[in-house]
Amino acid sequence: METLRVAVLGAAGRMGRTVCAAVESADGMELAARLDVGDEVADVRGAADVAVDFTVPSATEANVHALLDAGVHAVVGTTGWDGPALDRVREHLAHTPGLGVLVAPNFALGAVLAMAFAAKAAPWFESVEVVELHHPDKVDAPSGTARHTAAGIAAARRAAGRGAMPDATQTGLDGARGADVEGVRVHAVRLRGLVAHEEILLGNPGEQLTLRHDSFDRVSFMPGVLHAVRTVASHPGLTVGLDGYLDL
Ligand SMILES: NC(=O)C1=CN([C@@H]2O[C@H](COP(=O)(O)OP(=O)(O)OC[C@H]3O[C@@H](n4cnc5c(N)ncnc54)[C@H](OP(=O)(O)O)[C@@H]3O)[C@@H](O)[C@H]2O)C=CC1
Ligand SMILES: O=C(O)C1=N[C@H](C(=O)O)C[C@H](O)C1
Repeated sequence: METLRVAVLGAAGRMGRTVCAAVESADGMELAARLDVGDEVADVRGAADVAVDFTVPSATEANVHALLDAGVHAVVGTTGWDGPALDRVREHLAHTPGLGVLVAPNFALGAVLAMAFAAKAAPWFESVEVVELHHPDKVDAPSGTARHTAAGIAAARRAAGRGAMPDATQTGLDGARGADVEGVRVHAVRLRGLVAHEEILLGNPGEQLTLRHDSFDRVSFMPGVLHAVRTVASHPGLTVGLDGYLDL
């Protein structure tokens, strides 16, 4: 088996540093390049097979287009992706046959499973709300994971013919009911000491189901990132969510 050459974008960041260390100690991989602000993404052409992007929401889409132009598969953990941005990547991929891109809001296996369990459970409850809790250095809210979780819940409820959730709120302070993601309320907590956490609360008359996932350390994301690095070349085109590379 050939050694996979891996470039890391955002290499000096919290996730980037952890990914560099994971790649350096992974079997069958070598760290081919560390890129950060001001580095030229085009330089990875011929030097890397796969690039991992943990940068910032304002940079990640341009990075992916530059990686595709350089003929390199992309594994993206950076948040901030919306439908039109994903469509532009799909369109680009149509002109770069054989290349793969994974955009995954969360690489922790427990978080991926929690999202799948939430979608499975959501049609069976009257009310579902999502609470995400993160370190206060995070620049986006709500988290990409919470948005993806809520979108999955909303899709599952639509498919089951479930109507809107009960909510008698008429007055109060702006923001008190959180953000509305396709009819699902999402609340964001920022607290020193936290890393990345999510609770999905599901309520029926007389009962509550709580699904909770905690990433206490960024190493929790590494098995998923390494699995994606090993898998992306065999999945040409765009995949959204690590569950697309897992047999759940
Ligand atoms: N999918 C997942 O499992 C996870 C996703 N994330 C997401 O990953 C992203 C990064 O998180 P985190 O590591 O905590 O953030 P950090 O701010 O610690 O790291 C981001 C790094 O990217 C650098 N950077 C900024 N712009 C560019 C650019 N154009 N090209 C290359 N590098 C750039 C930053 O440099 P500088 O500081 O100089 O601006 C910084 O070194 C966030 O969107 C976060 O939500 C985080 C954890 C898990
Ligand atoms: O910024 C973070 O830390 C995290 N970002 C991702 C998100 O927004 O969902 C994944 C994880 O929650 C950690």
